[in-house]
Amino acid sequence: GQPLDVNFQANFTEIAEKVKVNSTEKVLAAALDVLEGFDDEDFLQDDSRSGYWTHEPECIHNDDHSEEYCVYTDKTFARGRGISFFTSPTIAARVVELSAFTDSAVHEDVNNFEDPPWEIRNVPGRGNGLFATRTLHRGDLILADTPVGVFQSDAFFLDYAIGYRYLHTAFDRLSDATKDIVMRTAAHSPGDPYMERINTNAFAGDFEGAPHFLFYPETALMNHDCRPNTLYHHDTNTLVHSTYASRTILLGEEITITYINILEPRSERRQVLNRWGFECQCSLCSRSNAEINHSDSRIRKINTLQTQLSDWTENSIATPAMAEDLLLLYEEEHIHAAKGIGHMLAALAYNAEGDISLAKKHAKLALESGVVTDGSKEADENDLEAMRKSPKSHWSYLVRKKQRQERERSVKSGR
Ligand SMILES: C[S@@+](CC[C@H](N)C(=O)[O-])C[C@H]1O[C@@H](n2cnc3c(N)ncnc32)[C@H](O)[C@@H]1O
Repeated sequence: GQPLDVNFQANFTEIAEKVKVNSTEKVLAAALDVLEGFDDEDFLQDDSRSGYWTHEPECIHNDDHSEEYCVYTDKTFARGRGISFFTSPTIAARVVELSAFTDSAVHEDVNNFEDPPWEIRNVPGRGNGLFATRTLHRGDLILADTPVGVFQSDAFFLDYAIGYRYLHTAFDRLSDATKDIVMRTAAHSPGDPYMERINTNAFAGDFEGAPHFLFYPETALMNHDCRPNTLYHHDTNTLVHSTYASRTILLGEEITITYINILEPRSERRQVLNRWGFECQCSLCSRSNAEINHSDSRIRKINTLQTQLSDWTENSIATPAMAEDLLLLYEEEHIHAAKGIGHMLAALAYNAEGDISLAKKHAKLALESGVVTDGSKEADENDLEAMRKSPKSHWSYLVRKKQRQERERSVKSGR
């Protein structure tokens, strides 16, 4: 059949906001009221779906059965770490086809924290964070973990009280060791301990187009920085989230990731981060206003250049010089993670003018830098590899040069 369509947004997104809005203490109190009226018989045990899972799925549906969600647990997942889903039966049936569930070898080297290159330390005003215990270089693996909980966001909105109950079922089924690492993460507001931990720590991802929260308990230990020193990749087949150094990280330095799109001016970044209940005091946001103005203006230029260089319509005005400017701006702004994307855009821009030697050079640099941070990594890498090997047979070859000549001809001929 069709491959499972899994899309990972690689940051904490607006879904968290949606839940946050709904998960005030008021809602929690109402939820607990409703729960008191429930007996265990009200919750369905569905034997017919047990198939793959180590526990009987526990299911809930709406009145006309158009929506149904169940808790599916595999206590043996990822060498005993375990995982619980709260999702629809159709999605659960597709999920077990992923290599995460069919090939235990894919998790051999993950969730291994025996000698990590970091330690947990408390930072005043930010809670815990990870700090390098040795010098790290670009590309070094910092941590790779699997999610312990994956929850379809719609499931919570079917009935809030029941959503809470199922969330607890999902976590309670996991081992004590796994529960301990969940409870080690931060909850930034009072309220339900599990719900608030999802709010504070979960990433957003799609399975079959449906938004889900993914809870990665070690990834969750990293604080946010608008100029992070890491980049990450989410493998949609193994469900492994891997974080790598994006530059040299010195011993004792805090290891940070970004929770947001960092190519926004400070005011917007802070607004988005307020959803996690903190005012960003990261290395960038805490600079002087003059410096912030410079940074904001560079960010605007970066966005413009990225848009122009990604324009492959016949009216594109992109040039290789723009790509060179973009690479410089990434450096000036310390956006290390984007280096690969910059070289990829440069490779394409040169090839589109027929400059194959610079196209090859940048394709090689892009491949060396690591290109993207989401599930399409392989596709981009294959495309770049193809260009490096044979630029003239790549789709981008001479495209923009020909378009420009065509435009000039029509101007001359008065068309
Ligand atoms: C995913 S957790 C990160 C780890 C957390 N500090 C802990 O103690 O486990 C997210 C929470 O950490 C804090 N945090 C993360 N980055 C921060 C920053 N740049 N400035 C202030 N607080 C931050 C906020 O309280 C946020 O809700």
